[in-house]
Amino acid sequence: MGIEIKDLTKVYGTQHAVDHVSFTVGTGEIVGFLGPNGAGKSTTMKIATCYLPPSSGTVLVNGHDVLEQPKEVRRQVGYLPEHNPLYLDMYVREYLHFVGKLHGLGGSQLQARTNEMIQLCGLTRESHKKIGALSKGYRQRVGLAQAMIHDPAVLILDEPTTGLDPNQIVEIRQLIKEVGQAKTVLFSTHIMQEVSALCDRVLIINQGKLVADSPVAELKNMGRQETRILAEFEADVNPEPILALQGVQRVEPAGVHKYRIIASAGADLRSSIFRLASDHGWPLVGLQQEENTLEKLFQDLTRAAK
Ligand SMILES: Nc1ncnc2c1ncn2[C@@H]1O[C@H](COP(=O)(O)OP(=O)(O)OP(=O)(O)O)[C@@H](O)[C@H]1O
Repeated sequence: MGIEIKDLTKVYGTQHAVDHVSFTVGTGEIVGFLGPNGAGKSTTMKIATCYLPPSSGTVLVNGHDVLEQPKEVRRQVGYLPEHNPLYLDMYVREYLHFVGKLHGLGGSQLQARTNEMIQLCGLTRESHKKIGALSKGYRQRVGLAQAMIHDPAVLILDEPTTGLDPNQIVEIRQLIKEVGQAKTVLFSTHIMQEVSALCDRVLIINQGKLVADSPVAELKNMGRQETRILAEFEADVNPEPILALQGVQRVEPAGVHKYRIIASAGADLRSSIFRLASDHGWPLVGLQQEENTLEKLFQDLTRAAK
């Protein structure tokens, strides 16, 4: 079930902010949603959380249509909007109570869920404070707590770590990872490391169109016509025996005592190189298969249309 988006389009005036986009996020998956500024991420998320109607196409959240069953969708989904609107004059506990009540919780269940969220989101020491007195990181935790108070099966988080310091980023990522074990999570980000650290799969949107939908590992090898291995030795070596290894196409110098070994796609020559170095008595100090960086891939996929 999770999230199923089919042929979604959102038009503002003449601009197609989301242009015939289709993807699914399966139950229990954590999927990263990437795209340059203005690509259509927030618009897609707002439609999936019933904050905006689609111009055309269908969006189902756990099988419920956002247009036909918005109440059901709101019950099933927790949403952290990009600008995390909070009532700054409310106390943390009071605010979570308030949101819980809006979701129909009451009595001991409301108490229990509020306590649970305060604990889960690391808000225990701040729970008596006014939201306006909290740092950005703690406000973001309150945003996550309100998104999860009704125990939704699906979480949609719009740039959950934006503006946080490096420690808070790590903590919020850890929290998303923990809750993501039991929930379907779609989150947007501009941070590529976040995608590697958190996601099973990545979606990339550019100018309203989906340009990639892939597992992170596959994405890193996308478009690769060859395998590249970086080998570093203690001294210069004769590249001839390396060139003679099956699959090796070229050997290029890559710095002091370093060589880039280029082989046919899919060949993993690391153990052969290791054995060769040992046979020739070459002290090998580093051996690494080079991957596409997500940053480079992101640029390639989103630059063309600029
Ligand atoms: N209410 C609106 N009226 C008109 N245009 C809008 C409206 N909301 C968004 N847009 C436009 O739709 C496009 C997509 O915006 P959206 O906020 O979905 O992008 P985004 O990928 O979330 O960007 P960012 O990473 O900067 O948050 C942008 O060009 C934006 O200006």
